[in-house]
Amino acid sequence: MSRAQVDDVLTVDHLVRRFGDLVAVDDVSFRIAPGETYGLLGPNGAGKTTAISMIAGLLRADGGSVTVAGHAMAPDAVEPKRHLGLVPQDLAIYPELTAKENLRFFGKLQGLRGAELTQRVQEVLDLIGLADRAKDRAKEYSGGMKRRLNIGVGLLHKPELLILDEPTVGVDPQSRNSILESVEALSVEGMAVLYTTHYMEEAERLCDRIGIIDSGRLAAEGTRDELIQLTGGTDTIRLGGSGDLTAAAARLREHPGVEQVDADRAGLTLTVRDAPTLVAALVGVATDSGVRLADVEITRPDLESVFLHVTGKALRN
Ligand SMILES: Nc1ncnc2c1ncn2[C@@H]1O[C@H](COP(=O)(O)OP(=O)(O)OP(=O)(O)O)[C@@H](O)[C@H]1O
Repeated sequence: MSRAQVDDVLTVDHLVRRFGDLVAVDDVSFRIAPGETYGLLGPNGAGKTTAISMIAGLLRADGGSVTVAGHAMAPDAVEPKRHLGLVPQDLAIYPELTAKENLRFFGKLQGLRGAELTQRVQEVLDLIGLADRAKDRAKEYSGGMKRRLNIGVGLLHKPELLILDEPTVGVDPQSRNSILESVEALSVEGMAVLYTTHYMEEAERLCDRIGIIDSGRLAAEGTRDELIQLTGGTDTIRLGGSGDLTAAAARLREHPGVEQVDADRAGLTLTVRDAPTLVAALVGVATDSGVRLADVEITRPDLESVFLHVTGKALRN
């Protein structure tokens, strides 16, 4: 065991949920350490919302267990829920109220009063970047600002773990970026975050570790680099062109770092270690061998390639 279990903010152990014959969450286990941002990356219907509904104690599990800050989670449990905040996919804010009024209202519901409430509302406004718009009504906000306010509501009671369910779905690119910046600010604050998404770019940018989920199962887990290694960690260089491609292929195969060279009518496809370091030399070998190059393209594995590798399916479908 690589990490001390007692320190984990969240422990998910062999979690199962069925809907009739469908196993929506199928034996899922993972842990989140304090301050860590963990991403659950998977397509629509993979089981992300079902999993976090059980983690947050909104849905009963058919098997397995969830422990939040050392407390066993269940729908009727109170203590573990004090330690987590859940930001649902759908907005849960009052459009007629300002950001400040929304936060004060939800803060009171959570038992905050007086100076403590005022201070926490201000801290949250700063954290979600809405301090200068705090007195405008939520209905006047952009999509991204509404989402950030939605996140703020989940932060009021200073949870050790914040769960965000696909917070950027349906927002424009600029709003998306402002939401991602708010999430980045949370980890700077030392909060642990569980982030579900079907966008690999978001998982890459935000998450210390990523769990790849498909059809209810956690197919792989690790840091981005660890996951990339699962694909073999090789890059592809495409040298498009004409000339004596067979002779060039033979010489390129001898070059250090080159694992495979395939020639076709329109050029060469090379499987290599560390393409950015090798590409200039390989272009040199190809041209020296008489190849007239038309284009050069490097492809490096990303989480999309990892998803394909571990599930046999494309992430974007
Ligand atoms: N209450 C329910 N009754 C029956 N089936 C359900 C229920 N909730 C979810 N499912 C099914 O469980 C599977 C997982 O759904 P879930 O919403 O957890 O996926 P997801 O990864 O969150 O995807 P999305 O991003 O679309 O919400 C899907 O096949 C879904 O149809």
